Amino acid sequence: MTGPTAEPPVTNSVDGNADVAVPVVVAIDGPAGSGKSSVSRAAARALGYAYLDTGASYRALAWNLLDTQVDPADPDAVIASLTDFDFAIGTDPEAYFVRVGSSDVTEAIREPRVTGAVSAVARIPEVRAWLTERFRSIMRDTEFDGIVAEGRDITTVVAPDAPVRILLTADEDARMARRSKELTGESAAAVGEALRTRDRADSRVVDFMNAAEGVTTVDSTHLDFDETVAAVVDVVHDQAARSNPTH
Ligand SMILES: Nc1ncnc2c1ncn2[C@@H]1O[C@H](COP(=O)(O)OP(=O)(O)O)[C@@H](O)[C@H]1O
Ligand SMILES: Nc1ccn([C@@H]2O[C@H](COP(=O)(O)OP(=O)(O)O)[C@@H](O)[C@H]2O)c(=O)n1
Repeated sequence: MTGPTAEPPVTNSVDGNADVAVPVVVAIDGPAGSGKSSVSRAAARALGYAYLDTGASYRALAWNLLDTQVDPADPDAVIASLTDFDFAIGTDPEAYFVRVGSSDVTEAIREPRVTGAVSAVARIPEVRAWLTERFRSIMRDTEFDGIVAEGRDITTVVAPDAPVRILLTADEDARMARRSKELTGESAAAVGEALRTRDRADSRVVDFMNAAEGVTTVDSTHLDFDETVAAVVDVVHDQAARSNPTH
């Protein structure tokens, strides 16, 4: 469903053609459990935009390494595996999927064994550079008027020039409570510890706990899901209008 609030496409002058439309990029970063994936997808739906879950791509790579018995802690082996890493991700918020080769791994990439391996993979600079290129080409080539891309380094590295940049946060207790609600097979203590360990490892690579200059913070600690989506959509409307005042 396309919402009634879709932004008009931004126009850029490319080769003298002032009417070439470029997709509006909405960049969202934040720690685990802050609501990035679910809120970004719902916001994309409301805006009529595409949705890019960059964390799912890091997870797909980690899944593939486990599946092919490559050690995620061996950077050379991980880098070598990129040559044959054939993954696809759905960016229509109504038809989300993640595939590696012919396997649908949409659910499998959320398993704790994958979550436990992903930070080691994500700290390899060559992996980040390789995936960043993929993300940029997906954002550039989208057929939607805009794309909501979420992860850890979208506001700072992948799309630092995006017209809308948001840091989505929530305090640690709220994030742990949300995650343990999802993972019913595990104790709250185990979920909490895994989340803290992963955030610590990830934040050595990129800073997603503090808003970079020009990035708007949305703190969802005391907001319910719908209120958080509405807060994000409000920021998009404000900032997209400011960066494209003629519309
Ligand atoms: N503001 C909120 N209030 C309550 N639950 C939320 C809120 N935002 C997200 N959630 C829920 O918290 C869980 C974690 O959200 P998710 O989108 O997976 O976070 P992230 O992608 O940042 O790890 C999901 O079950 C989601 O529905
Ligand atoms: N832009 C991104 C997105 C994810 N990641 C890595 O990918 C992992 C999984 O990301 P995710 O967004 O699915 O994690 P959750 O916050 O949803 O649990 C993170 O723990 C990071 O190690 C990253 O390094 N950079």
